[in-house]
Amino acid sequence: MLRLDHVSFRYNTSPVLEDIDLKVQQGQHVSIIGESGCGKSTLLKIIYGLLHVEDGALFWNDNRILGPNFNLVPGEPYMKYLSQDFDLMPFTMVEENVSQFLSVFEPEQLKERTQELLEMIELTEFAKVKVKYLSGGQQQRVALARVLAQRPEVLLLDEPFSHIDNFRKNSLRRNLFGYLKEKGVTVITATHDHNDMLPFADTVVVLKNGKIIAKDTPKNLFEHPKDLYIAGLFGEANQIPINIIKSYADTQRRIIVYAHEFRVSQKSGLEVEVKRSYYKGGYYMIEGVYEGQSIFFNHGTALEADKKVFLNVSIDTINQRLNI
Ligand SMILES: Nc1ncnc2c1ncn2[C@@H]1O[C@H](COP(=O)(O)OP(=O)(O)OP(=O)(O)O)[C@@H](O)[C@H]1O
Repeated sequence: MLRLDHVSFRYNTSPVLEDIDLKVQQGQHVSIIGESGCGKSTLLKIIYGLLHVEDGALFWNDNRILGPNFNLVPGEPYMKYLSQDFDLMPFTMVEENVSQFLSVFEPEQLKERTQELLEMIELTEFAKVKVKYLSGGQQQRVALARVLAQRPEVLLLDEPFSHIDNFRKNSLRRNLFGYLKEKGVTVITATHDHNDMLPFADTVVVLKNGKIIAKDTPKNLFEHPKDLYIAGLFGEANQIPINIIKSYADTQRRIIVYAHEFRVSQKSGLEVEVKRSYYKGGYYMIEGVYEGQSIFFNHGTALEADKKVFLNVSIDTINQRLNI
């Protein structure tokens, strides 16, 4: 198990991470999410042992992770960290970059394993190409295979698909996270993209201004976001009092409603004035206004600007949000 006990960190005067407590069981996949600058990369660097921590302590099983002030070569041997710089050998072929860390004493196994990793990153046909001729996204895939070749027990991934096009991203996510689960690797991924974690993570940790503000399964977090910051990590969301959606409700309690949860109604509900329609592929996201507040909702067709429409939310959604 990986354990962080009350870890705080600052680069200079202002704290970047504050009182981080985290336990990750072996084989678990944890996603760290949060807005840009909230401390995700810093947290991964601390776990890997690249940054010295003065407050708090980190452990892998019973061993303390000591950091750069104690280790001549930074980084723990059982962990691998895939940073946003790929650290490849540009003048050598893709297959050599991947096989560099495999045992040369077992040539058959070396070939087979290199092949397996190249298939996973879908770069088999580029095996003999020098890395410097690859695109940024292809290089990121090679970097992934290179860290996997080292058979880490713990893998730290910082925005692992940031350079990869959408066409590849989905199959790569499935291949990679399926492979890591099968091998029992403990994974911590820092990401902005909910598609990296909703289908794959066991636990999601939400960071805001260097503090953990939520920790839950992806499904619970999505269905019961406790504030707009959390809901906003999953998509366009609104926060509105229940009694303006359901006129008979006698509570001003505010709930989060995602744009896809509104239904346009002709007769009753929250009356909004349409401002703009944005085509999203298969549907439109509409920006409307209610008493000066922007409300975002999805609709099958574009709506005329200045038109008044009513929005409804199902009672099931309201109950789900109340049940936080
Ligand atoms: N080497 C450094 N020296 C000083 N401040 C730093 C350094 N690296 C990061 N910071 C600051 O620490 C804070 C957290 O940065 P970090 O890179 O961990 O955020 P992040 O959540 O990973 O952001 P992003 O999603 O944009 O990559 C930011 O305010 C950043 O400016």
